Amino acid sequence: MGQNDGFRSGFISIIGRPNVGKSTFLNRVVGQKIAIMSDKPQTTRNKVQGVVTTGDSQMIFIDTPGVHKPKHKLGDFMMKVAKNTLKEVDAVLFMVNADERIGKGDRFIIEMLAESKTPIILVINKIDLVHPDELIEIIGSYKDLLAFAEVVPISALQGNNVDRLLDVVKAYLPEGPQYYPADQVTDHPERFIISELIREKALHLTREEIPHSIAVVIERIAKREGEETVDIQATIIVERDSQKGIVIGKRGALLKEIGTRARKDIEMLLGSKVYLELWVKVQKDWRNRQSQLREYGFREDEY
Ligand SMILES: Nc1nc2c(ncn2[C@@H]2O[C@H](COP(=O)(O)OP(=O)(O)OP(=O)(O)O)[C@@H](O)[C@H]2O)c(=O)[nH]1
Repeated sequence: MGQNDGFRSGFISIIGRPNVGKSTFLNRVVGQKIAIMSDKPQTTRNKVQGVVTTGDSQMIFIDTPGVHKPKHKLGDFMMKVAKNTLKEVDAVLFMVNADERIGKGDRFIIEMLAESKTPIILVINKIDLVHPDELIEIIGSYKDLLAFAEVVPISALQGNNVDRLLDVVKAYLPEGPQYYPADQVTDHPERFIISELIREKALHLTREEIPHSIAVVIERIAKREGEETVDIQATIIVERDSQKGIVIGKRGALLKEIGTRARKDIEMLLGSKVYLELWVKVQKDWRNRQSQLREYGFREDEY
């Protein structure tokens, strides 16, 4: 996960009333690799909704719990969570619908945003539904309520000005590391469990001939567009050529069996069809190379 000087990264909160187009926007910027598992419990405090990685930046879009439900029973607590989130992110996208008048929900959010020091970018979505003259009026009416750092009109559905919005967001991010691999579009707490399931099958089927010198790297998890199938690619790392032979087995029979068994368990875990591709790679002495541990999915916070 190398990066050059000048790489920018950070967290961005997207806030807006229901139906303003938050999901449409995220799906567009994240590409066809739509975030999976988004309704399952997450290990992170704030749900990562999408990660956009470009050549020189990484934008991590997160949910802000609390702001959508002002009348929630846990109102005060949720407000506190929301306010803390706003403090911690690098920028906030406040998304509104160009085709609707400023409503109670918007005012509630604006009041909360007014107390925040984080740059607030007003995103006026659905501009395809209004005349350009109207748009100027709409922008004015929001500007009267809050001093936004930027105002960017877009059509998330048609894609107009979405690239410009990403450029604007990028400008507000600090220099920082690439937190997620470039192909990872959503935080996936199941990633670790999936690798353990594959490892378990490999160890079991090789009758523990290669007990400790094996690791499993999940290269890619992606949900197929418009389908329930999840594609997973993983590499089994062994230390010696002889071990590679054992894991693969005669004409690949053992690797195939590992894949079949692991797939069944992963399908249960994810509740969807899984297409699992497995590779085997020799990496001598990988266990001794501390610097590579992170790449292999060993994260301090998991142990
Ligand atoms: N015309 C038009 N419709 C849009 C645009 N963006 C989103 N929509 C539509 O608005 C509706 C709501 O969009 P969503 O993306 O589901 O909105 P959301 O903010 O994620 O909604 P919640 O999940 O309820 O918070 C959908 O029917 C979208 O197709 C846009 O730019 N133009």
